[in-house]
Amino acid sequence: MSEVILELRDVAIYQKENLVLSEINLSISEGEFVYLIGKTGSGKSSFMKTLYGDLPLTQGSGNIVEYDLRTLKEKDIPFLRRKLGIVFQDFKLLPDRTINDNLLFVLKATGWTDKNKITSRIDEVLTKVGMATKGFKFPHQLSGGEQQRVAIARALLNDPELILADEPTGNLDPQTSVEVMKVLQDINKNGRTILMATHDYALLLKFPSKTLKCDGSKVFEVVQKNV
Ligand SMILES: Nc1ncnc2c1ncn2[C@@H]1O[C@H](COP(=O)(O)OP(=O)(O)OP(=O)(O)O)[C@@H](O)[C@H]1O
Repeated sequence: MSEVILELRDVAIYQKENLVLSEINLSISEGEFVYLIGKTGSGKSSFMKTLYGDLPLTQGSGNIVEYDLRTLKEKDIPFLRRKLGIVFQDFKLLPDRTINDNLLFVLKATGWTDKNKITSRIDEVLTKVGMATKGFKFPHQLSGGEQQRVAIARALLNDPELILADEPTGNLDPQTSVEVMKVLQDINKNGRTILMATHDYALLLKFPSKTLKCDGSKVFEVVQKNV
């Protein structure tokens, strides 16, 4: 049995006083690739935010990469996020510095000091996403797909146990989406667990995998033909 990386029991998620999702019971094990789908406003982002500590868990119980979401303190959040690689729809690269310096910024902020190790880690993650020759460029000099690959590389820097990707292809054209998806699939094949929120049903058909759906304030697993 592979290790459980995320487990939620009887969880309800609120935005302010509004109930967004309730009675969530699910678990994700090491090595899985899981989609989270649902219409706009169905609660995908709220769900993801709860997992990385942006929305406090106030009802039910939740464990993620060995953190208890219910008792998570403000000071624990940076440490939780080191064990998670988070990828957003809008890339969130720092526009005023090169790709290498974007990655350097994260490594320094997470305690890396050895220059040789830093250089080789940056090279390693950029190679993984096929961007090894572009480290000297600024974000605006890259296409959307390339920026997203860099954002994925950044998420890999600290060897996360789980990657949370919130609409990672949301700003990309269909062909570029497939390329970014292939990068995520490769990373998953190398053993990394990935939870990806998306409303891109074409991707689901092309790369079928376990699928959770947010609908009518519930989250449930669906079989592909019912997506
Ligand atoms: N900061 C907030 N304050 C109050 N309500 C919010 C906030 N963020 C989201 N909501 C509400 O919570 C519900 C779920 O929103 P959420 O962003 O999680 O959905 P989503 O499925 O990710 O949608 P999308 O695909 O458009 O991002 C919506 O009704 C939304 O209006």
